[in-house]
Amino acid sequence: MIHTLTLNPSLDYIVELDQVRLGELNRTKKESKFPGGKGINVSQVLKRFSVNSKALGFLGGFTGAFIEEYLKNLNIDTDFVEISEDTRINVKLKSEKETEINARGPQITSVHIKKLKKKISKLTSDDLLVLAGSIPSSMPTDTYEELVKICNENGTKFVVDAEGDLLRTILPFNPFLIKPNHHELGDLFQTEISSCKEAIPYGKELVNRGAQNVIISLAEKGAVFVNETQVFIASVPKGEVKSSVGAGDSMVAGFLAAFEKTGVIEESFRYSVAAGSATAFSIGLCTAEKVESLLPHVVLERVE
Ligand SMILES: Nc1ncnc2c1ncn2[C@@H]1O[C@H](COP(=O)(O)OP(=O)(O)OP(=O)(O)O)[C@@H](O)[C@H]1O
Ligand SMILES: O=P(O)(O)OC[C@@]1(O)O[C@H](CO)[C@@H](O)[C@@H]1O
Repeated sequence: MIHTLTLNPSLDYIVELDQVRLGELNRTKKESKFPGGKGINVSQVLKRFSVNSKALGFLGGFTGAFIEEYLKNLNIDTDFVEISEDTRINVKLKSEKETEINARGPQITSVHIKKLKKKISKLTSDDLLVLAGSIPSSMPTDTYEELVKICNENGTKFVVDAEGDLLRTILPFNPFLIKPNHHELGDLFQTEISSCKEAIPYGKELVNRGAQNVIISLAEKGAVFVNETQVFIASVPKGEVKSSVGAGDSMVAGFLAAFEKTGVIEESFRYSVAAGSATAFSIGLCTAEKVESLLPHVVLERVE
């Protein structure tokens, strides 16, 4: 079974307003609240593709209760470790531009971490774990590394969608899939990447360092897929971006859902891109119908 791990979940508070005026009183046009955090988004999108998963991580306080209740109503299994502080609130301002304010996250103790490790230790070679998003600032920076070591010991496949050292350090443990965006990829190699073609050699280097499959997203500029034997470039559909929050997570979910059903990389990459764009063209996450409608507009070019 697929399990998703969100060490730093969030209540995403999406605020729509015409203009943000710093230093003044701003009034909103519309607000929405969603359960967030990258792993939790992956679980939600998987559900929309009729793929079940279990959401793990840390939840606490009134924000944690909101998230747990929301997921239960969507029939998504959960097995969170309860913490005493509130789960964070991330503010997403949607006006002429998108601005995000992501909180640091609550205090996580060694007892909480021990409880989580016990849950991860129970996964087997029939399971796949998606580790996604930042870690609360109170947690040791090698937490992802520690967790993927447990996965390797038990033959559990794992996927990582995270930035910087969190991503770099897990590569030798052979993740099934990683999905950096072009900024994250550029940061890893201390360079700037501005086109799909430029991203390919860096994608290959990530495969050399241990990743089995790599998807690099470049927002409206397209996406790249690289593994040992295949390289694809995808165009992305054209449309009005309503909120790109969760677009990257939808790509991970789209890939996993299609791969679980077909086992075909090309098909799974196409679903991944369609799911990313379907979420970018929505407030909230994509629906399966929207993804299906965009599929014909994702054109793949096989480069190798
Ligand atoms: N302007 C756009 N037009 C069409 N599709 C888009 C656009 N922006 C994002 N997308 C879709 O969303 C996917 C992910 O976008 P992006 O490269 O910004 O990833 P990300 O930074 O991980 O996303 P997130 O906003 O979730 O952090 C893209 O591959 C594409 O499918
Ligand atoms: O602070 P992190 O963990 O890097 O990202 C958290 C977050 O921005 O990612 C999701 C979108 O991908 C949102 O639901 C959430 O607010």
